[in-house]
Amino acid sequence: MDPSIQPPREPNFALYQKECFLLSQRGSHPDFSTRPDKLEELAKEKLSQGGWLYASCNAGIGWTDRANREAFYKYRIVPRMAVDTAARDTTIELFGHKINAPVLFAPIGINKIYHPQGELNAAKVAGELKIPYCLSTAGSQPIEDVAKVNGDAPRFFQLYCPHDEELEDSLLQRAWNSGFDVCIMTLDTWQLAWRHEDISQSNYAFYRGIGAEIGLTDPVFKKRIQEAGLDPNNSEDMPKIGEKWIDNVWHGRRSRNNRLAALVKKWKKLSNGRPFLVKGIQHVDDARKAVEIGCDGIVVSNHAGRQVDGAIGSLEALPEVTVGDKCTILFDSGIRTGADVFKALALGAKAVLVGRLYVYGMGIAGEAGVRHVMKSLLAEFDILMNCAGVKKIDDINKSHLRK
Ligand SMILES: Cc1cc2nc3c(=O)[nH]c(=O)nc-3n(C[C@H](O)[C@H](O)[C@H](O)COP(=O)(O)O)c2cc1C
Ligand SMILES: O=C(O)C(=O)c1ccccc1
Repeated sequence: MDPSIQPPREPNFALYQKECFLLSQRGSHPDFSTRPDKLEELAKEKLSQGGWLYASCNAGIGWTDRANREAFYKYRIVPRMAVDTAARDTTIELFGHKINAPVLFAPIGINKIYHPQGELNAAKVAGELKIPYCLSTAGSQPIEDVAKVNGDAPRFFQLYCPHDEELEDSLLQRAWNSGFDVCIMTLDTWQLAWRHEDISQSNYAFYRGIGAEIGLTDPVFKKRIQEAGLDPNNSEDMPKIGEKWIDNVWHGRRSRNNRLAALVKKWKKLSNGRPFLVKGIQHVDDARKAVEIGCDGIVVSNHAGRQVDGAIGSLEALPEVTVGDKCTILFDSGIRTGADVFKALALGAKAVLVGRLYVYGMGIAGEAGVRHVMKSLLAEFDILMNCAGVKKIDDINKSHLRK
């Protein structure tokens, strides 16, 4: 290709297309696919039964998961021609950070059930790609270790609000000290939903002590363990420690939503005013409430269809949540392709979070799998922008979509 046709620019995700072409010509294309359905099949083959079940499990009979995908199908892109898109720009500014694409790693708990290095795989790749990594409170690697491999890319911390306030303070402080400068509190998962497959297989890793790593490295939680006479060095105590972690973080007895405003203030004070978001919003009134209590953004999400069975597709909620002039709107649940990213942006999202896709990549090939999946998604999105006649992210709007 004549380099003058495509002026050099950073990042050029579309180049990954060429990399894939060449690798497959040499017969050395990695054993993963660029098709999301195929990735899912490969992940199913590679993952442990428990890992696969946990990643793929939905609330109830899976109707919300289906609705998430169907919502994308209902919108079609209207490509535009005669736009000079040779030098596209996929970068955006998000909460003061310049990032390479409007895509984030969604917070996903207990990654060690997908790969021994767990969250480190994804945090490392996020750092390379310069897109934000969001660590879950239910992560299976300590906050500090995740930060170390993430380089200088932005880091967000997802909070499952502990009912132990001292523990909450400690988690937020640790996150802040480790450079996580945006806090996202998840509102849709005060308990795990009725998920048939997980229930029938008793598939809850945290009751086997996996997923309590952030607790086990926390001074306050360590004190709680000691007070309960439990020993983290004794493997027989691990199920009880896991249970204690879950009980401290989720099965909260403290009143919930009326504490939110105080939590926003707490984070703002600790972080000198850095952003606080709530995740799991599907109704405009809840979005307005979030703005009222001082949130800087919301994540329109239904937790990948894992919480309320029979709910609307998350993308259906996106155009209804009309607070885009008052706060930043992020979106997730069901993103599988570059076109999906494009549609969510056209409907008002500033950026999207990706969950299962990268989990499947991790299950297939650890860090290399995450890298492949995310680079493929970003390349596909970049190339779609070129083909659909869009030069930069801000140019994507409702006029590019038809329902
Ligand atoms: C296996 C799995 C674990 C998850 N764990 C968390 C979590 O710990 N905290 C959280 O806020 N959301 C969690 N989520 C929800 C994701 O952050 C995100 O909302 C969702 O995965 C996006 O949909 P997608 O997977 O279709 O991209 C989890 C989702 C999955 C699939
Ligand atoms: O399974 C989930 O959806 C989730 O949010 C979670 C909660 C606790 C531990 C791991 C994941």
